[in-house]
Amino acid sequence: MLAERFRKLRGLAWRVMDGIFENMWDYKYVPIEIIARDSGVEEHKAEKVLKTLSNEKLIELKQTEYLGAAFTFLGLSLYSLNRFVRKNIVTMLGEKMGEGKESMVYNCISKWGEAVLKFHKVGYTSFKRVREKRDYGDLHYTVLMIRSAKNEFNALKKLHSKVSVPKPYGWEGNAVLMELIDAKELYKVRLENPKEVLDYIIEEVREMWKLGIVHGDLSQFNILVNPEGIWFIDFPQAIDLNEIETDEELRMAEEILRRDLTNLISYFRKTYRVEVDADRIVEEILKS
Ligand SMILES: Nc1ncnc2c1ncn2[C@@H]1O[C@H](COP(=O)(O)OP(=O)(O)OP(=O)(O)O)[C@@H](O)[C@H]1O
Ligand SMILES: [Mg+2]
Ligand SMILES: [Mg+2]
Repeated sequence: MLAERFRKLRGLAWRVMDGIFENMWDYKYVPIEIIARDSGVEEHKAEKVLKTLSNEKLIELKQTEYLGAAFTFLGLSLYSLNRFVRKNIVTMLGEKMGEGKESMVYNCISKWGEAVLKFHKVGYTSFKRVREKRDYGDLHYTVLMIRSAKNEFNALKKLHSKVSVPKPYGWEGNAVLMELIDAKELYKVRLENPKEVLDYIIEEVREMWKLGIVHGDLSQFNILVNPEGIWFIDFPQAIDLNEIETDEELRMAEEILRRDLTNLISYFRKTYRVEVDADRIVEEILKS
């Protein structure tokens, strides 16, 4: 579906979308005048293109004192894909691997071979962002999707040489390109060595903490397993301890670490009757 929609779009449409992309941090709905100026497309032509894109649900038009445009999730995803394509980083889009509330995940062919393209649908806000008050209210929701993608990409970059996560290849708009892991979610497999796996997971979480990252949504759904190993995925909500400025923020990060570990340990208890003292482990990690 995405590939088909992608093929229909022409140069003029991409240029007009460039005009929206470049200005979406400054305007919730980017005025046509600005889109025309920055894309080098005459205003009446830009307006025609925008109307077509709006009919195709790729952008949202809004008439206030001026006519303005913003992306939809679909429009931003196609646009982000195009940024990868025109840099020759992604050469072919493959099958949809999944779509949920938070993301749409595709298989693709990239410069590095087969890979995964994850389009972010949801916006998370980091501590730092909460501090930047300007953010709230006057940003379009698609800007927050871009931030989620950036946050995931940054977390993967910080972790990938030391922790078992997919290698991050690139970030464009709301899309993150990463290594394809041929493995199943933890909840779908029956482990033969659950205690060993849990111990390994705990050591990896400790390593993440040392590298300054708290996953924030750790569960049997966000861990991939195959006979060769274990991988952690899904980092848009990850917390970067380097962005923390106050004691209260640090306490919140610690609570999130505690929640992550408690969730996972209770999954292993219920599924495999593996008993581990979650509180003790959290305290140990906090000290390391
Ligand atoms: N690098 C990868 N390699 C292989 N499969 C992946 C990879 N990244 C994501 N997936 C697959 O896509 C699914 C969704 O990815 P992810 O957990 O990152 O997104 P999500 O935001 O949780 O989406 P959802 O809306 O389903 O919660 C994963 O459960 C997994 O099956
Ligand atoms: Mg997930
Ligand atoms: Mg998720």
